[in-house]
Amino acid sequence: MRRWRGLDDLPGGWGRCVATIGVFDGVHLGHQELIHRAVTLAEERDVQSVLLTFDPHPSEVVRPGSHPAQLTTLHRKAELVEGMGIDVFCVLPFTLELSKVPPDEFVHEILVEKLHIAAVVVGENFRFGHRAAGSVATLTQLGSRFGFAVEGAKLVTVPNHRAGEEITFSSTYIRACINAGDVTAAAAALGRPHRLEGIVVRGDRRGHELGFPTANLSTPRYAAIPADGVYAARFSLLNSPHRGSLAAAVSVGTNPTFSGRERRVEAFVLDVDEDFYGQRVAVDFIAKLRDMEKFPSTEALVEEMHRDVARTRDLLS
Ligand SMILES: Cc1cc2nc3c(=O)[nH]c(=O)nc-3n(C[C@H](O)[C@H](O)[C@H](O)COP(=O)(O)O)c2cc1C
Ligand SMILES: Nc1ncnc2c1ncn2[C@@H]1O[C@H](COP(=O)(O)OP(=O)(O)O)[C@@H](O)[C@H]1O
Repeated sequence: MRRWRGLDDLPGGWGRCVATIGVFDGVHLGHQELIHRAVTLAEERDVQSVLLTFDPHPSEVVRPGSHPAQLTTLHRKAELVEGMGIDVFCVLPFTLELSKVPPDEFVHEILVEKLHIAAVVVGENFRFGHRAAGSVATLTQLGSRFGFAVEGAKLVTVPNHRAGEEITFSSTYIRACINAGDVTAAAAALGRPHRLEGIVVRGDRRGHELGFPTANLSTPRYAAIPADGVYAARFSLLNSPHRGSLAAAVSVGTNPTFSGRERRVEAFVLDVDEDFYGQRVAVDFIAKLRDMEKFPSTEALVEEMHRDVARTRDLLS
């Protein structure tokens, strides 16, 4: 897969392509449908498939301070997309100027003149261009003018038996699940567990004293961090992929037992004794075990941590 930033690196002799466009935060099951469809159409037409995405998040550019919690970093997004057979991962730097481009100009200048699109695949609720004025209907009109096909794919939904209605998978829905600590529902919509990546940094050095050393993660600025609580998770060392993933009991919160202030993500990795400082690691959240609690004593906390570890072992074995 080739990775472009902007459209200045288009190779000479660039032919036609099938594109799919969006922020694709999370690369969830709905996004995956669009990506598969774009890859299939490109294969049928024997042209390149392009995923066109934006960075930074358009909301932050249009309304500074409104950056939504991020499900996947740009790096992770590219990694996930690469596994799905896309030929070109193209990131358009999102600027105020780009946000003001009207829909027809965006289509003509970027999709037609630069990318030479033969077909474009988007979700049926796709909006684009200044003030989100463009829709699938706009694209379809412009497609017949400029000669490209448009597919507005139906959104992926699942029945929600409890509420007696359908849930539409979306980045917003998944952010809400994570924010509520429902990492199981998030995983069902993502098609894999929610992942936090970070560098292991120093904490208060208390973990060793408790008998549970914890790798404290420094996470990316906008990362979607699950609600405070204790989770069963899988822990991987990103620079040592051959080690596979290790079971971990993860705490998210301020360590209220010790009247901590800073919100932390800390992983106790089962069955290893190893220095992780400075390593780039990933935590995949599998299930929530319980809420974060303020214990009356260190002993009471340690007793509960033993139970957390036993439950993690049961769940992940
Ligand atoms: C499985 C697990 C469960 C935890 N549960 C709680 C908890 O309920 N309440 C709390 O105050 N701290 C909890 N912690 C966090 C510990 O207080 C924290 O790991 C300890 O203070 C060590 O901090 P340090 O890494 O900064 O040295 C938990 C940690 C782990 C690994
Ligand atoms: N099983 C383990 N799980 C997590 N970290 C471990 C483990 N064994 C050793 N460590 C090391 O111990 C460090 C955590 O020890 P801890 O006393 O909690 O210190 P800190 O407060 O700096 O996090 C980790 O960053 C890692 O380098």
